[in-house]
Amino acid sequence: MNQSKEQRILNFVLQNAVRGDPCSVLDTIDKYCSQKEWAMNVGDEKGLILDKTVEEVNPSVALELGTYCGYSAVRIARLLKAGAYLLTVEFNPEFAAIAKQMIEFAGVQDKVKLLEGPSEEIIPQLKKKYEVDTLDFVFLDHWKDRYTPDTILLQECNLLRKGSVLLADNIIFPGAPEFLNYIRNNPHFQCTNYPSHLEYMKVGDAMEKAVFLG
Ligand SMILES: O=C(NCCCOCn1ccc2cnccc21)c1cc(-c2ccc(F)cc2)cc(O)c1O
Ligand SMILES: [Mg+2]
Repeated sequence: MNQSKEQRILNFVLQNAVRGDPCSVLDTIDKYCSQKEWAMNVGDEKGLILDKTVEEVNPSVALELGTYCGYSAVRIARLLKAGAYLLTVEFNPEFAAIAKQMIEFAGVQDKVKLLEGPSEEIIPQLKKKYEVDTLDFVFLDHWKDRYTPDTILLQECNLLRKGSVLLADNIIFPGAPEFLNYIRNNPHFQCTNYPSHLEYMKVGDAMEKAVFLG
């Protein structure tokens, strides 16, 4: 049975990156996806915005919605301090299986917990089942029409605290207009826009940072 694109990306990493070296895994994925097959990783350009935000927040507990092949999970986990961890949610079992191998090859598996299922089911389980108190950082990179309902759900589940930082990918392309309207007109969030480009393309995109004010 012929391989999926995601399997081809993983194989290219397994054959060309350095095991246990997260940066080499990221560079290898970026090389493959810019030269051979486009894929929806956050990529190197928006990845720098993600890096700067994670370094600024220095989260103890981080949540990612939308694991895909594990690129941004590796990107985030490599920056986490000792004892800090990332919960990453993926609902597609094939993608989750690829991401698990990618995260392990990069050597960041001790900092990453991969949760399989829809965000609307998993978010309400974070406190009791996954022993989360509050989230310091949330990376939104899943279905763009879930950004708003899941941001509301995070608040309803008391998972945000004063200063919790949300960072949303794809504000321009594919776009999350309803989320932008919600978050920019919400007095409980302080927003910042970071113009960039769609991963591996010359198409405009942006990320939006939203700090929860409590
Ligand atoms: O669609 C995108 N991402 C989302 C994947 C599904 O996520 C589903 N999903 C993952 C966890 C999860 C948990 N609960 C529910 C759904 C959940 C996405 C798409 C593009 C893109 C850009 C140009 C194009 F021509 C075509 C596509 C770029 C991106 O950077 C993206 O992030
Ligand atoms: Mg994205």
